[in-house]
Amino acid sequence: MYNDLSPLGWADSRAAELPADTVPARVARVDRGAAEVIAADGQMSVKYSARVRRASAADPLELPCVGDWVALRRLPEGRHELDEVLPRTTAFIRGGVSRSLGGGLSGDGQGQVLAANVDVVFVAEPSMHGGDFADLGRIERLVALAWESGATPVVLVTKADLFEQGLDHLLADVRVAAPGIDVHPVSPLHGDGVSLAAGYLEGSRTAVILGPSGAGKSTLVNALAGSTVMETQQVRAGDGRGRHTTVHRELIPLPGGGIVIDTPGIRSIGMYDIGDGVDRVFADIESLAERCRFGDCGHLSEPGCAVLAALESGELPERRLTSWRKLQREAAWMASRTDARLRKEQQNKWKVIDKEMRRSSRNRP
Ligand SMILES: Nc1nc2c(ncn2[C@@H]2O[C@H](COP(=O)(O)OP(=O)(O)OP(=O)(O)O)[C@@H](O)[C@H]2O)c(=O)[nH]1
Ligand SMILES: [Zn+2]
Repeated sequence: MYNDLSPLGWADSRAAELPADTVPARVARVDRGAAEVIAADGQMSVKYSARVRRASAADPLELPCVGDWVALRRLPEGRHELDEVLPRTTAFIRGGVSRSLGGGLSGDGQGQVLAANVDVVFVAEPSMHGGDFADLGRIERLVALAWESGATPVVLVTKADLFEQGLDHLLADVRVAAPGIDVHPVSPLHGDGVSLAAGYLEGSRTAVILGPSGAGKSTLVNALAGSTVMETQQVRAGDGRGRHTTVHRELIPLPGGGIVIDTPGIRSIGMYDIGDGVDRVFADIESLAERCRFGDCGHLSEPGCAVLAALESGELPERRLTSWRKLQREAAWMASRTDARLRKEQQNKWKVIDKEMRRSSRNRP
């Protein structure tokens, strides 16, 4: 029971966003056409109102997603329906592109919000991973993604205990890859750094954890939750018939305060619309580029190129320049896919209108 929703991140100032005769709830999980929500009087499964169904048919980004604050309307039979999705403060959006099974890229046409109202993104990168050191390029990509969502990234170098010496050097390199962002070594298995991570959730803030398989994400979530809160839950279905269903809840309120969202969707993200995020992660290169002699400098062999000069002097690591180029290419490709999709949607719209116009002119006497 949550008689007070503030531990879930509800701010009373939001009450003004609620339509008349509705109560707030937070989406813990979505499941084709219905959502598990946590309201003041407990967790329940609710269907979408006609308004939500119409809005999301027109724009899939309007579909409720985990982390959303929603307005519940009480129906005559005592059930509730999800009447409206309240404005999101931040959103993780999957673009119209996904990684196909073959590892290539395929456009699947539609954007999708994977999680909303996230305040903090923990980018978890193991200090050692299968014999390799921390992958700085992956950190840059995930930090770009985090910025793009609107949340604040924090880099956690996990499994820090695997280093006996030299951790400081590794952390220094990570700090170059993630300028202006907090970087902390943690060892969730041994409880080291867990309370530090929890500190970012003070004030009932919401976090997600991004990172490769084996980074220790689950271990960290469990350590934060103090064991089994995240597994399956016995829940009474919203129809009040006392039926119990086991659901996997993806929004995990922590006993010590704060909320963690752990969803397969977020975990498996490959590509996103990361243009602005990339600019932010590589702010150092962007500001170097402003000093190049030519405004359209490609930083390849142009005279007066400040980027190449920084590379030459050792100020800019070559790896970082390569990583920047790669992520910029991806972002540009992603943007062109999105443009292509928008054009296609526009064309389809016109086709429909055209058809309707022809039909109505045919029906005219
Ligand atoms: N040495 C060390 N090992 C750890 C630490 N944290 C987690 N591990 C181990 O790393 C392995 C992977 O941990 P998980 O928490 O399952 O990693 P994950 O990121 O959730 O992985 P996926 O669920 O596959 O995405 C487990 O064997 C953990 O025991 C740590 O702080 N130090
Ligand atoms: Zn240049």
